[in-house]
Amino acid sequence: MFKIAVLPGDGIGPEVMEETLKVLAAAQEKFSFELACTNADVGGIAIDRHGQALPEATLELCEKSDAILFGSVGGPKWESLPPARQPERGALLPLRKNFNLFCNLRPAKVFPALAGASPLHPDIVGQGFDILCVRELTGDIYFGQPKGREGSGPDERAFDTMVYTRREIERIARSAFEAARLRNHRVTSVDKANVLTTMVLWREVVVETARQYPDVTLNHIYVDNATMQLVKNPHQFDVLLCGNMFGDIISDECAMITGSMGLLPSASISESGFGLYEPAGGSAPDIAGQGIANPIAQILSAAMMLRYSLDRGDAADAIDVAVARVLEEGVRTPDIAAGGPAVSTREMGDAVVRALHDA
Ligand SMILES: NC(=O)C1=CN([C@@H]2O[C@H](COP(=O)(O)OP(=O)(O)OC[C@H]3O[C@@H](n4cnc5c(N)ncnc54)[C@H](O)[C@@H]3O)[C@@H](O)[C@H]2O)C=CC1
Ligand SMILES: CC(C)CC(=O)C(=O)O
Ligand SMILES: [Mg+2]
Repeated sequence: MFKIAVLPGDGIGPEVMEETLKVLAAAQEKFSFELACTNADVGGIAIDRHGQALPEATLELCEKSDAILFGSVGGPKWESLPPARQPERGALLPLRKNFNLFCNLRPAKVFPALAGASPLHPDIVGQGFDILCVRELTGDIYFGQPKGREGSGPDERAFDTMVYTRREIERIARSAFEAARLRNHRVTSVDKANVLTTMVLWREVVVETARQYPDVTLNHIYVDNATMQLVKNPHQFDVLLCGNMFGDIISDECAMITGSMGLLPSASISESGFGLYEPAGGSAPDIAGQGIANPIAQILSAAMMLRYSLDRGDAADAIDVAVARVLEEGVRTPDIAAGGPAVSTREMGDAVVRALHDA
């Protein structure tokens, strides 16, 4: 029996999580394993109910669990709080740091059935789009100290610190090279070494680490060029190795190239293999509460959890296949329907459950 901490969070989080738990229940029945799922509050809802974004009880539950299934946090309601108390900085970043979840895997692939939903030219999509973003998740400018604001009037200043240690770069580079060995043996490291000292070290360490992976081809690209090449010639990329901020930005671009923010899952993993699994997108306040969010990113994140933390690759594969089948059948939430007929979040969840049963 595996213990799962389920943290739906805010906005569309609870809506897509409900569908994901249905899919997990179907997977347990089909593959005869047991998950003990326990819900806990995180993010804005936790601020409202308990006065803090990451209550002690939620952290304790996560510590006692085999994996964390996370929805998303944040929204306009909490934006006026002091930054450190807001859902993102008060819950999500501390969770990532506390569990040392340094390696964020974001696999972005255009499903054949959704080629038409990609904003890329059909000729480019036709060459295939299948990229793994390996994003460092516990360092960089999001965590570097000092951060702050000081002064007032026109001289008021605000600052963040971009910092990486050799150790941090080496371990994420290793993750990227190892991942590339299971794919097409190509890593492109994304940096800004022409301007940022942090990124000069990044490139040096990536080059040094690459010597231990002679079977993997390493290229380097500046982040501005990378965003452009992703649109122009994405076929050149296999594994994209990125720091925290560049990976955050690039992975949203990758998600949209696959057709929607609601399609991109993610796994955030520590050196010990403990993981938090969440969609790459956020709480989508613009569509929250309408029952139209796409649950696929959350469902595929649960499949990643089964694969990476629970050693249930069989069930994970079956969920991946069920999602692909549902898309082949033409089931579409509004974000991928291109104005055509669309189903609700719940109907998409039901369709995946049905496809899983039938497989
Ligand atoms: N991991 C997390 O909890 C994250 C939280 N956030 C927070 O979420 C809030 C909203 O952030 P935004 O910048 O608007 O980014 P967002 O990712 O929530 O939304 C961007 C766009 O993608 C769409 N979208 C996202 N997920 C979707 C889904 N499953 N189905 C259909 N459409 C989907 C939204 O409707 C919106 O148009 C903010 O408070 C932000 O800080 C943002 C990113 C990650
Ligand atoms: C709080 C943010 C760093 C969350 C986010 O945008 C992400 O992880 O992709
Ligand atoms: Mg992001």
